[in-house]
Amino acid sequence: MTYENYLKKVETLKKWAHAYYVEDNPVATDEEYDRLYHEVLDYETEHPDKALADSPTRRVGGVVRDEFNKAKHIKRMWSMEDVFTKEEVQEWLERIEKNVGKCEYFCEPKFDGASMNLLYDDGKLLRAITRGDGVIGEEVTDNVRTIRSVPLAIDYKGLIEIRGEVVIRKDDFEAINEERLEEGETPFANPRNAAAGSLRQLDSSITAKRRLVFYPWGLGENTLDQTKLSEKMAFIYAQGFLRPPYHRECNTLEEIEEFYRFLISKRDEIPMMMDGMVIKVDEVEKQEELGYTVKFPKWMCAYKFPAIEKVTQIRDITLQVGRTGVITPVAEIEPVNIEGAVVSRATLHNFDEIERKDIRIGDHVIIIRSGDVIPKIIKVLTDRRTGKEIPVERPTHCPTCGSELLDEGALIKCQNLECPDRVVNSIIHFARKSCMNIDGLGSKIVEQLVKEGKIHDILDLYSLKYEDLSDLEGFKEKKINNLLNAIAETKGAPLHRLINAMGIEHIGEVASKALALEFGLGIVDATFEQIVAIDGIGEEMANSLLEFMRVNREKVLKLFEVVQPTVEEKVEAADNPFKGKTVVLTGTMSESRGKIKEMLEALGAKVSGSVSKKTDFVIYGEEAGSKLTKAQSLGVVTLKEEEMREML
Ligand SMILES: NC(=O)c1ccc[n+]([C@@H]2O[C@H](COP(=O)([O-])OP(=O)(O)OC[C@H]3O[C@@H](n4cnc5c(N)ncnc54)[C@H](O)[C@@H]3O)[C@@H](O)[C@H]2O)c1
Ligand SMILES: [Zn+2]
Repeated sequence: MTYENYLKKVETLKKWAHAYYVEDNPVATDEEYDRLYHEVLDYETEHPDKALADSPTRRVGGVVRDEFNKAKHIKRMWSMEDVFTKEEVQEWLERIEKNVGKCEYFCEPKFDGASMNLLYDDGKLLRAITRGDGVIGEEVTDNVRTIRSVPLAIDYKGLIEIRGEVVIRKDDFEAINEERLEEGETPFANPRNAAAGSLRQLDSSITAKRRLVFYPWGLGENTLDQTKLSEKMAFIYAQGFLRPPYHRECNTLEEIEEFYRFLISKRDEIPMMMDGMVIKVDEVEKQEELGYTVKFPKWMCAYKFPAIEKVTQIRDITLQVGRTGVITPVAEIEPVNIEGAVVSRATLHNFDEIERKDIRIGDHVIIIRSGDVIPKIIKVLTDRRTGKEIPVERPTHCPTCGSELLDEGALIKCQNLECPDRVVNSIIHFARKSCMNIDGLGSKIVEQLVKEGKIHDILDLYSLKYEDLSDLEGFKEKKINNLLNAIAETKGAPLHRLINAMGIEHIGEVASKALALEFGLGIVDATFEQIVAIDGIGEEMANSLLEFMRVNREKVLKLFEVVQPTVEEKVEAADNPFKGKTVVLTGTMSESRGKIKEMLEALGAKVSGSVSKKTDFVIYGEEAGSKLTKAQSLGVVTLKEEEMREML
């Protein structure tokens, strides 16, 4: 790298750091920042004489904004060295142990939030200060007072600086962004920026609404006499602070690596955003011996997780027609590898979203993919535009059948019932496991059957014969017989499955059950008043059902005739504590959850898959995860499986 190149890179790094630390509005991904940072650092290591004194590698975080009062930390706050691979951890450990001998390491999650210093004296919270440049930060005491997990008073009476991370839960972050979009504000790029932005509010009632959470991870000024950091932290938790969900004492590289893998496996489940694991030398004396660089302590490091956010470019925006006719725009992106999976498309939900976010073809965007969640575009990097980007227009005609589209604002629909995409997708839905469960009728085969003109709608499945299939490519005797048998086996299926399988907009599994019980085969003639009278069914669902029956009445009656669904009897459950209650099951139980679900439904309970404020009980078994944590944070009653059984 030339010196000019180095200077340029430092400039970019500074620009990115300013956007991130000061504006809470990053214009690059962490991965890009880290890469550039290490390039700059490598140059500086090779040419120490040429390194700029104000290079981002030599200073902590951001600057202090003028809107806030400045306040000095008693003890300095630091940044942290980062390592990315097991080899780098090994080198780090070797460096440590060469200096101070064998160590114990205290490992815990690295939550991605805003760094905070809380000063207590005589048992009272005096001041809360952001990290700022490490020496001076912004005083945000009024805002921090609104955080419920920050005790305003503690038992310990000495002067003490308690440091930790102010974070925002991932689901709260999503909710805030929804609201911001509705109000025409720019959404936060990630939970870290949302937490930092929420702390830097001049009006603390805004901070109060954001439901921030504080997790302590260390100390500044203090006179505690425990000799290990882990013991000091145990003392801090006992003062009424939150304890992070996991931490572990490790002695070897292997133990560190194992805990690292474990935390990665919990990444989706833990409600807070984690971007790595922190490794700290546990003995305070050894920490002091190791000391500090200009920027970070030599006794701790962040073992970063693989990035889940990447920068990519939108090549095109294509349209998909779903089974209900709704047109979904899809971003076709330059393929990127995220946690081992190649991502080349991201759904854009609808055109309002494209317009709100001003997404254009050719744009650079930040995309996130975490666990099984569908990849999502979280930010358009408008400062990388060249002027060649092309805005997307709302479609007026169906890309598949060419018929005119109905534009309802958020939703744009193809109304042609015979539109090939609608037909294919509704048959795929019909065959799904949770619907009629037709083995061997996957999306490829449905497409083939429709394309070859073998079927035109769901009913046609039931008149398929051996001869119809024998001339198709890839269909041998066994495959044909298996498929025909699987179709035949759906006859006599419970009515609620058949209703669910018809794919009526807004009517899912739970509603289908309620409708089947209430109306039986009379569902075709149900009236608006009768439908909305059912608990849990609203006007939107009722209208959707009525519209579906208006258009498809004859087909539905024929389907009933062919399938002969089993109509469940409506039996009133005897009185019991779960009757009429909404229940969520989680964790490993003594029997399969399906069995327990059936039992509870027979008792008149509604068993739902996700926890909300409306949930009455969360019943949990072994190794319960995020649903249990969520219930606890929402104040929903939680019961062990045994407790539930005792109540019966
Ligand atoms: N996207 C961008 O444009 C951009 C710009 C600047 C910085 N960044 C990102 O910020 C990071 C560098 O920032 P930094 O120097 O503030 O370091 P850092 O945020 O990676 O690490 C230091 C901070 O970690 C926090 N932390 C969380 N859990 C902790 C624990 N258990 N123990 C101790 N500390 C804990 C503390 O607040 C501490 O201040 C990089 O990862 C970089 O990717 C991104
Ligand atoms: Zn169409």
